[in-house]
Amino acid sequence: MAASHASDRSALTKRILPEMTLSQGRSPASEARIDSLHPAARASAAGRFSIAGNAVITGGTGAIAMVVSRAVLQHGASGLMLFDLNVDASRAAIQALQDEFPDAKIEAREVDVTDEEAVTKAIDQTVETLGSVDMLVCLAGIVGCAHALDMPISQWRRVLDVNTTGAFICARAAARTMVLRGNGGRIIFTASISAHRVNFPQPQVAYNASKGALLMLKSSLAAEWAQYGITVNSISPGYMDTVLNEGEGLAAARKIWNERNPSGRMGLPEELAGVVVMMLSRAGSYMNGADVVVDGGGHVF
Ligand SMILES: NC(=O)c1ccc[n+]([C@@H]2O[C@H](COP(=O)([O-])OP(=O)(O)OC[C@H]3O[C@@H](n4cnc5c(N)ncnc54)[C@H](O)[C@@H]3O)[C@@H](O)[C@H]2O)c1
Ligand SMILES: OC[C@@H](O)C(O)[C@H](O)CO
Repeated sequence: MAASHASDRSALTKRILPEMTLSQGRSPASEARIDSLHPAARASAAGRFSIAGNAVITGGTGAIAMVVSRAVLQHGASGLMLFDLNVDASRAAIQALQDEFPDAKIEAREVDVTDEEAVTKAIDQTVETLGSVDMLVCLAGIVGCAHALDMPISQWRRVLDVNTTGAFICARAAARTMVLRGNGGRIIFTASISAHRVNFPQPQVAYNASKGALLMLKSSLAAEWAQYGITVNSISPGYMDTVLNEGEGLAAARKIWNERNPSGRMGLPEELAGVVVMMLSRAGSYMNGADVVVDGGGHVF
């Protein structure tokens, strides 16, 4: 029964992805493969949190992304490709990372995550430049606060397009190269506490819906791609002290957010980075389809 289910699934997947070779026998996520991806893991307990291979980070010059980039490099990534709308403004910060990690290959590309052709080309170029895409961290995101009754549908579409469809486009492009390479991979989406409950006081229906959808996208892809040794997880940050939360009119909201949070403050991007590292490292090899909330204890309503 199990064998016939497996062969059905194999036939189905071959039909869907005819150009890709399916792995036979043991899952690519087998111990041997994980150890070969993370050789340091065998040497020490600390090595379990080492990261191996090349990472693509979307929204790569954003506030959280720059901190996550540093953490990923600190833990051993050999290459880093940042995708963002405007990378020129962040050249100095990228150079600072390169100076700190001279052995790593670090590059950035202007890519709109909603543009499938551009994303596919950029992923292909990343494989050419770095040799592989082993990890993808999707951080590109926009907010757009508006009352549902008044919100232009164009704004709704853009938020869903960047936050949800953009994550799918990037995940699929990265997964295709991971499947072809046959070495597994790690994908992380950035959802939000807004995927779990409605924020107060700002109205942000599109953002909340886009992040809620990411949770099921993550679970669905985790289930489909586990057979290739690819894990798909998400993080759900609470309010982080970044420019995203400094928008016009948010000063009063920030006071409310802090008052209602048991920790009494917003989080720092550094306080998120450890979860990302764990999900990308050997320690996270059996974590798949999970969402980790990092929000200082939730909001008290
Ligand atoms: N800051 C928070 O409180 C918070 C909380 C929960 C979730 N998040 C999520 O974390 C992620 C990063 O947030 P941040 O605080 O670093 O914000 P940020 O604005 O500093 O970073 C977001 C980045 O995404 C980029 N981006 C936007 N649209 C894009 C597109 N179409 N293509 C490519 N790049 C695009 C932006 O240029 C920016 O650099 C977002 O997805 C956000 O929704 C943030
Ligand atoms: O839910 C917190 C964040 O996702 C987000 O930064 C905020 O809701 C923006 O208003």
